[in-house]
Amino acid sequence: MAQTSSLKSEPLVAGGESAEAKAVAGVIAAGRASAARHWVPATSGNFSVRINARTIAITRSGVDKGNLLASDILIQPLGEKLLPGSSAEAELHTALYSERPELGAIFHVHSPAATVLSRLALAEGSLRLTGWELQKALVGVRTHEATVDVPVFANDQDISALSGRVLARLAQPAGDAIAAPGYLLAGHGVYAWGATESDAARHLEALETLFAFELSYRRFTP
Ligand SMILES: CSCCC(=O)C(=O)COP(=O)(O)O
Ligand SMILES: [Zn+2]
Repeated sequence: MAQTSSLKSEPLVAGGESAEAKAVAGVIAAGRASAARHWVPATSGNFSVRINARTIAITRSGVDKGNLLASDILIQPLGEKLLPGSSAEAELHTALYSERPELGAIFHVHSPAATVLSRLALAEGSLRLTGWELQKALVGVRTHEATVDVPVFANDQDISALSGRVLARLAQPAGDAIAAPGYLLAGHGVYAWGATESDAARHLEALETLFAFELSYRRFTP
């Protein structure tokens, strides 16, 4: 039986709520907000929030991410076998949390602009954003004149292999660009992350909007 959120025996954090309860609530809120934007059609998307250095709360596979219950959230130890019922893409979360201890939340959606633009940008292997004021919503970006690098990967049903490619690419410096807090999977969607749930949510909203801007802009430029 998979360990789902019990919301009982965790130590309390400031405010009287357990770290597990707070993470589970954060996952549920992220799913609901994304569904309201029509970014997670037909059970697509997956969401996770870090509980502590060794454990995350993450959506189970195949459920409506806009109507999550606490029992739809798995409490997954990092570096251990995936729990029964895990998201098909759970390893894209666990591997990144293990590699980057500063990450507090990872959100994945099948939003329209990300899903379409990722196919147009796949041949280049990355999408470069520049000239948009909104890019300052991304961590580390101070000016519209900066160039933000968003890696683009071919979609793959072999999630372990894909995860290996993602980690290898993210370990490489972005050169004269600033690495985006996220990446695109061609024809699939976007992964975005942050140090906190609100950072991840802001990054996701900014990236999807920037992708929509870019799609419109490309229609008018050769
Ligand atoms: C119905 S969408 C196909 C799977 C997917 O890409 C996704 O984001 C949802 O997978 P999960 O196993 O996390 O429900
Ligand atoms: Zn997906």
